[in-house]
Amino acid sequence: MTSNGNGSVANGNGIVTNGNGTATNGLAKIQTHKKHNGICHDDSVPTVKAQTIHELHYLQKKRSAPTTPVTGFQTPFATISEEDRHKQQLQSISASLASLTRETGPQLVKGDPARKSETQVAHVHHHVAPTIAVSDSALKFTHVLYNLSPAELYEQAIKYEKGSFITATGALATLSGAKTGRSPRDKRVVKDDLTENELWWGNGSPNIEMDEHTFMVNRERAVDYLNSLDKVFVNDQFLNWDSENRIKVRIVSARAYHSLFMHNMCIRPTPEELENFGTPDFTIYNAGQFPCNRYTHYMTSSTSIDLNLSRREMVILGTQYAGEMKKGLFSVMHYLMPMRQILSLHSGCNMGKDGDVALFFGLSGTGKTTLSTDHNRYLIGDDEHCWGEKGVSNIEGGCYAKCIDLSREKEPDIWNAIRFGTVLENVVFDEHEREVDYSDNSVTENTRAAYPIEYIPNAKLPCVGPHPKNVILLACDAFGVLPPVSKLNLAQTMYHFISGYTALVAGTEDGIREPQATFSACFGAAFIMLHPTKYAAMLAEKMQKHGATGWLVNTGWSAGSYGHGSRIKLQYTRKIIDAIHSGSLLNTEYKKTEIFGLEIPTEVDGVPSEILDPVNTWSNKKAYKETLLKLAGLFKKNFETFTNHKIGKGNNNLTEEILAAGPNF
Ligand SMILES: Nc1ncnc2c1ncn2[C@@H]1O[C@H](COP(=O)(O)OP(=O)(O)O)[C@@H](O)[C@H]1O
Ligand SMILES: C=C(OP(=O)(O)O)C(=O)O
Ligand SMILES: [Ca+2]
Ligand SMILES: [Mn+2]
Repeated sequence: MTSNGNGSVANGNGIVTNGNGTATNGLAKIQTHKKHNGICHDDSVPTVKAQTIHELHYLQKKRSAPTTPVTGFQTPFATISEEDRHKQQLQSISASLASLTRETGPQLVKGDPARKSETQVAHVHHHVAPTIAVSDSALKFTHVLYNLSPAELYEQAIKYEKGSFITATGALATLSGAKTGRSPRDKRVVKDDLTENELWWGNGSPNIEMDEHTFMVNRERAVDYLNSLDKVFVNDQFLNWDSENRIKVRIVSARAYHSLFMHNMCIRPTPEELENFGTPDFTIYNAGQFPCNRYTHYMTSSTSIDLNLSRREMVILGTQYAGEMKKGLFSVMHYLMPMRQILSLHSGCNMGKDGDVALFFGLSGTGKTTLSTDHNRYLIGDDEHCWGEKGVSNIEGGCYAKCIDLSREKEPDIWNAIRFGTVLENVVFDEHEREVDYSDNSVTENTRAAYPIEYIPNAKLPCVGPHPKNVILLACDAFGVLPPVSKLNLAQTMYHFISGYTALVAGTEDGIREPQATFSACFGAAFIMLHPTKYAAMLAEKMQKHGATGWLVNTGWSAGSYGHGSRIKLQYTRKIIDAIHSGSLLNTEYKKTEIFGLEIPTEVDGVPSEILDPVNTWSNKKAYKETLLKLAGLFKKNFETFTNHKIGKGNNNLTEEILAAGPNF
């Protein structure tokens, strides 16, 4: 029990007593009788059971959820074992935050430093052994805000983080700082005995090496920064809805924004699961406000995102963009899952009423989130999945939708998900009404909303499904030469999966700009850890085994390249996707395109037939042919790096078939 300073104590119900049950304030309450005096109506209500404003505030909050910080007030049901459990929890967090170079670290306290009376008093030292060299950092307290609720995180953000506001629909608007997107060039992966021969290194690989020692330097920098703060946020959560392959993750961060983002994006533990959480399988140290030191070996900027698979840790310095955490963990899954013969996929995923599952692969901005969020189907997930022996499972517990030009009419489910609990990054809103202007890109083109998946009304919970029937490869072709939809054979599916093509336009400046072709192996080269052919072989094997059909869908330009033509209407793309799901697109007439050799349907319900073959939509046929050849050349050049890699095991001719499935000219 905690003394309130004047000899009285608060019991579990929040009533202050003097220890023998009678009120500390001895004055008897004046009883009045309710009677109508005919003049005005009596609107009196029973008086509040508090005698001071302090007590009133205390009454306001019911002591409950284990997900909120433990208060100093003992509940009548508190047991020794629960106390022990909390001690263990604190010890585990303490171990996470321990400096590896000093004997003692800061003393950890649970709870909000701003509410002194509510912080748990028991501190845990990092090491029990007494030391001579005690540093100043060992003398201070670091408060741990452990798995706070969205409401608590809102309060923390609004009180302490500049740029945090509640929007008109209740979302938490935040700013991610100088970085409004990921920094793939600043990603580093520790090359050690474990990873040297296992991972994909060198040309085309996203894994830029660093050594173990440099990792430790950056880790210490992050840990010291976090420990220097008055408080840190700790999230203990899960990845992967396939319960047999679930990964426990801990995220230590300095901002409520980061904590709420991960609360939404990872799988949220139940109170029981949290109580039995134990030691995490992987830990992120997000010290994003603090830069890395450029004098450190391997550092080429002030930003560093460092992955150490042996230590099962990730360190973030110099970027506050929250997507780094989500995609950093995705990289970890791209290593862990294939070791278990499970394929990790950068794809959206949904399921029809009859249980037909579709995967949506594609690079950023091609439509994974938009097209997997379909009012007529169950949403399994919008971005990261696993395909294992039993079927598919979402890795995450939330979605991360782009908001630029978001409209209620075109994307009602995403629009409605932007409400209390949702993190809205870098959007612009009216300063008074707090209505968001989704067309405003003053902060960035990459405005985002992160919300728990259950904010989408037809989310499939748990987020798992049977083996996919359709594998849809999305490309936003700003050259405007790829057909809106093509049916692919297995070799073509593999060719386009390994190529991972999209062409977008930066689009923030006026005037026509050349579309930029991007090839990103497996539609996610930034996140894969092994050679692309390893994932491709697994995909081929699974598609074959389960009889899935591959499709290439261009969600980009039609009737000319960017600047001449226009983006294919979302309404048409949705009709195309509907026809794939329903199976009607399998039973239609096809013709083969020149150069790319793609099978294109002559008719799709609800889509003007003339747009199905892009040549029809270009008025300048010569320009069309030139652009088509140009793109084909880019595909060919990109694929050169893969030509001497065998795909799959044993004696198969898949490799040759895949090579032949590219453009011919
Ligand atoms: N025909 C179309 N198909 C899909 N998306 C489209 C289309 N036309 C415009 N868009 C817009 O393109 C963006 C696709 O982004 P998103 O679904 O977030 O992609 P991803 O999840 O693959 O990064 C959305 O803003 C969507 O409104
Ligand atoms: C969060 C991301 O996913 P996407 O753009 O594919 O939605 C990202 O690539 O940074
Ligand atoms: Ca992406
Ligand atoms: Mn997305």
